[in-house]
Amino acid sequence: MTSSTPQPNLFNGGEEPKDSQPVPETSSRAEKRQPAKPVASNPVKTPETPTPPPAPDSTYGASSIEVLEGLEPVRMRPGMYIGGTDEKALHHLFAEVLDNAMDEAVANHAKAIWVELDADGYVSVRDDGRGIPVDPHPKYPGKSALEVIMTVLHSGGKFSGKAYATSGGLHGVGASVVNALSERLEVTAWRDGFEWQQNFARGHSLGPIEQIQPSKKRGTKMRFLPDVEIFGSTAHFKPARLYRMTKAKAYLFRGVQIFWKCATSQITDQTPPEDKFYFPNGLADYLAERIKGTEALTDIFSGRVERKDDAGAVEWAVVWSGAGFDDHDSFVQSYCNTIPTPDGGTHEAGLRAALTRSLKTYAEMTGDKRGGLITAEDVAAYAGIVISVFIRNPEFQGQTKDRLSSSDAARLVERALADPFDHWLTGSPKQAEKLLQYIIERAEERLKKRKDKEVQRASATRKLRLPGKLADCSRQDAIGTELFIVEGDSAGGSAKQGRNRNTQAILPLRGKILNVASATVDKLRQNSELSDLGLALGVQPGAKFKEEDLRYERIIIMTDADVDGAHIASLLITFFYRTMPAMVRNGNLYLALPPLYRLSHGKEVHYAKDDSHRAEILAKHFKGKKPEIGRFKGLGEMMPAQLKETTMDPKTRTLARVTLPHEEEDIEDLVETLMGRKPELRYRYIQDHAEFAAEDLDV
Ligand SMILES: Nc1ncnc2c1ncn2[C@@H]1O[C@H](COP(=O)(O)OP(=O)(O)OP(=O)(O)O)[C@@H](O)[C@H]1O
Ligand SMILES: [Mg+2]
Ligand SMILES: [Mg+2]
Repeated sequence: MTSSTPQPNLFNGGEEPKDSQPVPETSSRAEKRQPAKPVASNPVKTPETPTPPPAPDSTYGASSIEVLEGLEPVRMRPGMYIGGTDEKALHHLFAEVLDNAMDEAVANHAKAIWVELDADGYVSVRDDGRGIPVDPHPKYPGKSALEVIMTVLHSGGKFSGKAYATSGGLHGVGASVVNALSERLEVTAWRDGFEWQQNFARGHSLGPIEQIQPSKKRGTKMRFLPDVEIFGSTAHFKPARLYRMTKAKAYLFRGVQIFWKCATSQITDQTPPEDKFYFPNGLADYLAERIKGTEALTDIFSGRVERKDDAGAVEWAVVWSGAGFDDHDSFVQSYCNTIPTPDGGTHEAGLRAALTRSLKTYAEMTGDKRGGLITAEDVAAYAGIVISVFIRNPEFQGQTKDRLSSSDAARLVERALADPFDHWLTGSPKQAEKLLQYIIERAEERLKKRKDKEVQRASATRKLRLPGKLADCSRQDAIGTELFIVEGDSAGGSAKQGRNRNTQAILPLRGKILNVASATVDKLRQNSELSDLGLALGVQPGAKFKEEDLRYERIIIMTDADVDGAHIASLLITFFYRTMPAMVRNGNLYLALPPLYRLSHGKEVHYAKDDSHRAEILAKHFKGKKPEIGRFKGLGEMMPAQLKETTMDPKTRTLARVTLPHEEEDIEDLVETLMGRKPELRYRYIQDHAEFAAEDLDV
């Protein structure tokens, strides 16, 4: 079962693209439009000859601006009127003619329509309506209204709403477009006591309208053969497709009977040669047939409401299925004035709003508080919906009438459905309860899914987002960059000021981090300082650690040169060893070696990292002098410039690379030593190794 929505709209008369093949444009037409020009003066360009700037084209002037006359634009650009020249477009010609007959039926002037596909490929549509007017048109002397309708774009009787109240026809182009794109088209009108006839070829009349014979009949018949120059020589009407389109129309207007007839020589499949479509229950009939064989959760909720005051009507049929419809969870088919609207619109929105409101009210009434969760999406997500509206002056989006945008359609539908649906629910409480519970469950599922997604998204962005306290370096590339993990916020502040912004990042750690040697993995994760650390490094701990994820080339632990600082450093080393030993083994981890003493005399300044170093400096640089000796209590005490010079600047600092003992068994010992009870021991260990490791340092 896949999710709902766009599916081939079976009801719009076989508009599925699957059986439509592109029809090649005939060569004769293409050649006529663009005669091959002699090319002698225009030699073939070679790569060596640079293209000269185009010469001003003296032939492009007012005379190049064409105004297409009559129906010429239709033949020139059929795509604008019928959406292309493929099989779908070809069948659209039939839809236009059938729409006109339907409009006559919906206006209550026609009771029956006859559709026929003949052996010679002509299709005809006849209705018993008023008949196309044949009297001379006041604006076009010498031409009948019929001829104007067939040969002039934007001519029609559906603009004012006087002759037709709620028609699918809107633009006054349909019949003339069909005429323009037909090799031959014959119109017969029965009215005013006579049968009238006029014939056309490619949009041009083959003679004036003729009065054929007296007749008591009423109505119109159009018989036509699509033009091979437009659609290609292999294009032809498909009986099955015409059959589907015809039947679909019959469901949409219960007052009409449609008779289908097809020459047996045209039929290559199961399409019946003769049939009669009449559906007194309209859309309910359609939906019943559509869901035959599928397991429905409810009965069909259907109805029809006609507006008395204003012309307009709404008809609908809705059913819910927990098992889905074929391979869809839901479907919606909507129509306005019998025109399919595959892209939906205001009528669909109005229906969903009405159903949702009633269901919520019902939930309230029965004391189910979870009704508040229901949205229109939940209601429609497992429903099969057919809705058809008839309104005056419908507004469609675009030329193709694929989406209804009239806002009054939403109100009309919502109002029309409210009471009937309330009654339907209260009329059979058992069914209503079943439906309500089903939809509430879907709503809860939807909420849970959304929550899961949010959690996923949150953790995904957390991975990308760096901890707030991190002052990152600006260089994107890891190469040449360093992350200083600094003890305490105040030292962090000095480090931020003393750093090289481009390559050095600072992450202050507050307080003592967890004693990781004994911590469980869960506890490690919970420690926010440590998880910040992982985020800053860009790597994941454990098996997911990847060297290439490391965001910095060097990770430098910078703690106070005292016992506490040594403890924190040892905790961090242990943490890195436990969670990402590869980083330690690869030599990415360093210790900064901040000085303990500052020795100065006049302008001469030296820094000593411990007592023996101090003695060394005294002997070497201050012989016979009495220098001022200051002892740093912590990194935070240093001026940013001092911190930079002594500890951070690659030109003047000393770093100790953290290395692992060569024997892997010793590692546990190392950790034990680092974490041992006596702080002095740990401190010495680090100092010793710092001494040792300081040899392969950068300078
Ligand atoms: N079967 C018919 N019976 C009576 N009048 C018709 C019939 N077919 C067409 N007409 C008249 O011809 C006019 C022009 O039809 P056409 O299909 O060109 O335009 P339309 O239906 O008004 O609008 P659209 O271009 O949207 O189809 C119609 O408005 C109607 O007055
Ligand atoms: Mg029309
Ligand atoms: Mg017209």
